[in-house]
Amino acid sequence: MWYHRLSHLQSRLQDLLRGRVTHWALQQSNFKSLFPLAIHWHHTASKSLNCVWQQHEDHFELQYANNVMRFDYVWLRDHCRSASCYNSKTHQRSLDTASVDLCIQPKTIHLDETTLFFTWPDGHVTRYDLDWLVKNSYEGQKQKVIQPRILWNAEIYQQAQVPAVDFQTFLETKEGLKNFLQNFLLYGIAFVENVPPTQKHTEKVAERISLISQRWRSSIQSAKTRPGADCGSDHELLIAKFRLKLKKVGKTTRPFRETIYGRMWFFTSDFSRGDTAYTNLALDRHTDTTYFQEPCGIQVFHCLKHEGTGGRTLLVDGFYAAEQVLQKAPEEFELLSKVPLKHEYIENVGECQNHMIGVGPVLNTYPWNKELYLIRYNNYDRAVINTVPYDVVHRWYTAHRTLTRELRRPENEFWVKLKPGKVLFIDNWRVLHGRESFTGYRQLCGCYLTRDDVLNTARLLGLQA
Ligand SMILES: C[N+](C)(C)CCCC[C@H](N)C(=O)O
Ligand SMILES: O=C(O)CCC(=O)C(=O)O
Ligand SMILES: [Fe+2]
Repeated sequence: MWYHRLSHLQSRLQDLLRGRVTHWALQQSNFKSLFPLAIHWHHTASKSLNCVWQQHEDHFELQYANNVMRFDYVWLRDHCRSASCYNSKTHQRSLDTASVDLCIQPKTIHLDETTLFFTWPDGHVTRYDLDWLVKNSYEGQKQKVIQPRILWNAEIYQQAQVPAVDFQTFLETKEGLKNFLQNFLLYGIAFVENVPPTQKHTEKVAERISLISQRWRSSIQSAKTRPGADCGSDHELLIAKFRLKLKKVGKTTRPFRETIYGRMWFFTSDFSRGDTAYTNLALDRHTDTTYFQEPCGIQVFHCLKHEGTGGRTLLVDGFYAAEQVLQKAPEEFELLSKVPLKHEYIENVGECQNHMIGVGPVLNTYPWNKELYLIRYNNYDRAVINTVPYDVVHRWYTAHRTLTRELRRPENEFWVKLKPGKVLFIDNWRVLHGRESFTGYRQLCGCYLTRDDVLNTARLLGLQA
């Protein structure tokens, strides 16, 4: 036994002398004192760089720029950006990850200035810039939020005095669009004002969010102002050409999310569809399309007409409420983010026959940093709960009550009367909406937008999303 242990230590020591520090070695608390010189960190030649690294048996450890990072060797091989592994024109991986030996270890590692070089057993060399590793490491990502936000209650939102953007500015200037999107990303709601109260103009506003139509618009603009340009038929031809081009790349309907309600929708209290939205009843706070596997990312509302009383819109920041739950009862937050449930839309009115089902928890968080990214909350559309055993059900109801209490606090309610000319964008993954009951004739139009396309536009304008 003794002998065995000793020889084991000896072979480890040989490993160490060959420059390989093992994971096992670090776990032995007395190891350092046994062999004080055995574990060696590689320091950089330039001390000012402040970078040390160590090659463990099953991972690479790097300390740089106040970060301690650990990298799996398969990961390091998989993310190689050499010309044969990665196509930098298409930003796509060429390497077949399945061909990488799962036990791969680098033959040698060395640092030159700020670049690390890994030489693999087959001679292939992978180079990483230290800053790239910081940016792309798990440890680096964990500390970062994907989406910076300002959580609000009615007072916070009103004090912030977030300006609405003017229709013309929004349509014609990049700054107008950028400011609007920045506010939308931070608060989850944003307004455009002075919009002519028609469905066509509302559609125009929605289209602006897509960068494709923005490029299209500016191309037409520059063609128009080109010296000697004939603004008549030539111009028409140009527009037709652009439309065709857009159609070819499948960009014509972006960024609309066409649903069972259509691409653009228009509704009043005529019960033309089998849903309470099409009545004049009050609607408690909720998010829409919870019965889709992926609820619509953004909702646009424009009240075109209202001759009557009531009908104010209620807005509540679901993330602010969820944050309160996290502070007061973290285990309830956890439960709401773990228990999957169904939401359902069953319609059988005239020609409209639909049965939609969506499954997912009320709170959706990124597993690596616990950041909340989607709240699915609609008590009207919540389906029979048959996905959880009775004792969990009871705890879930308790947690749901806690969240509902937060969502219903009067100080969290922001009420607005939507007037013709004022278009409201709502982040349907974050902000809940509702409405007061009303009398008289009330017309609303709007649409759902695809979140990916809106975030795409925001990122291309330099915003973090
Ligand atoms: C917006 N628009 C009137 C088209 C549809 C309303 C959908 C209502 C549904 N109960 C939900 O919450 O998803
Ligand atoms: O009528 C309203 O103001 C909103 C109704 C509603 O919740 C919806 O259409 O999604
Ligand atoms: Fe709704």
